[in-house]
Amino acid sequence: MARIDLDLAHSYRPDPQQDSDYALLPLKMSFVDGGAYALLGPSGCGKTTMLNIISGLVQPSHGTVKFDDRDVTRASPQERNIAQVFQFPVIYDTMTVGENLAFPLKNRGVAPARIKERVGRIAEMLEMSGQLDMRASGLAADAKQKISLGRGLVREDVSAVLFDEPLTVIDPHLKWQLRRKLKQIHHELKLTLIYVTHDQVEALTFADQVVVMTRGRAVQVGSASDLFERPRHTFVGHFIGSPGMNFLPAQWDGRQLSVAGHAMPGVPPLASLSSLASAPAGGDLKLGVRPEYVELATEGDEGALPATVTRVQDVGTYLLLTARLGEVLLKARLAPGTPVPGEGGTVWLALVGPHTCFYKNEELVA
Ligand SMILES: Nc1ncnc2c1ncn2[C@@H]1O[C@H](COP(=O)(O)OP(=O)(O)OP(=O)(O)O)[C@@H](O)[C@H]1O
Repeated sequence: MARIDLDLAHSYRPDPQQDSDYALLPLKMSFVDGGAYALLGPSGCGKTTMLNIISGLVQPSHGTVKFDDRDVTRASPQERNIAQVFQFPVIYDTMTVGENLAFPLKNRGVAPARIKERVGRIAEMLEMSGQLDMRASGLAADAKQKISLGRGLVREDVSAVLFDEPLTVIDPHLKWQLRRKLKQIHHELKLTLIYVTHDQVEALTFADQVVVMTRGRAVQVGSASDLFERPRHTFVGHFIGSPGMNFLPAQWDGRQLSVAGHAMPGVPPLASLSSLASAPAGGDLKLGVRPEYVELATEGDEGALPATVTRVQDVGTYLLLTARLGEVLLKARLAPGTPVPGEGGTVWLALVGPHTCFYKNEELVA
């Protein structure tokens, strides 16, 4: 296994001129030895490009890739000693499940006794012990993809195992099980795993560190809790969470905060607000608050803002309130059974508290 350092940019065009010509904008990033990472972002943001640059299938147009301080920028996937699992099964139909799992080890001349032991262990982890002697051709697509996962994980000496949306062909229930299984396997095998997905649940279940990407930029690398509590970019606030973070226009003049045009003289001097005074020039900001942290208040409470209820949905485990404040539709996740006015009624909302974030030019400032 290896520590992986990227210091690069990539354009598929020969002569990139502007940001939009790059699939990956200049970035510096490290993947520590033995870590479980997810590359998360919408379609086209550059996840697969980053994965293929790590594996050596794509060479970056600018900069370097290092494995344990060794420059591997021009090295092939074989030279980098990478295992890769793709969206669709890559297995040999004519072989049995066991032979398929053993193949990467046989190829590297591993001793038969060791192969047997390792294949047995991987099959057990993936709950395929009973299928080892079955021919792969007769299996369903998701069983075949489990073999692909096993083949990716079977070698102990790889620098890293890379997964590109590996659960796409798996049915939803098994997907749920495999996500947890992969996390458990990571703890047991201690391999460096890098996993591409556009599904936040998949990323947050599997990875210790999630790299959130948008338009060729890695905007934040963090744990599930970092991404939830302190999104460093408005994109992360919006993309992570269900529903995502609420954003409202805010102004800060160094002494007083106003939110969506409402002055908030009574808002107590929270730590985040005092640090805001030192933010570059204050001025036009965005206030970000997660639906989980929007609280119901009563008229006259300090900092309470009036909003018009547009929808109340009982989602079972919580009540989802949608209310209009100026131009903005706000979402609040409330405890089941919370009394709220019906559509068209007025609710008073407290938006500023210890979990509130402030953004300037989309970047977190306080
Ligand atoms: N071989 C290629 N040649 C030219 N442009 C490419 C190539 N591969 C990807 N791109 C472009 O690079 C950008 C990033 O694509 P990439 O496949 O890395 O994104 P992604 O986040 O993995 O998306 P998806 O989930 O849809 O695969 C996109 O604009 C895409 O059109």
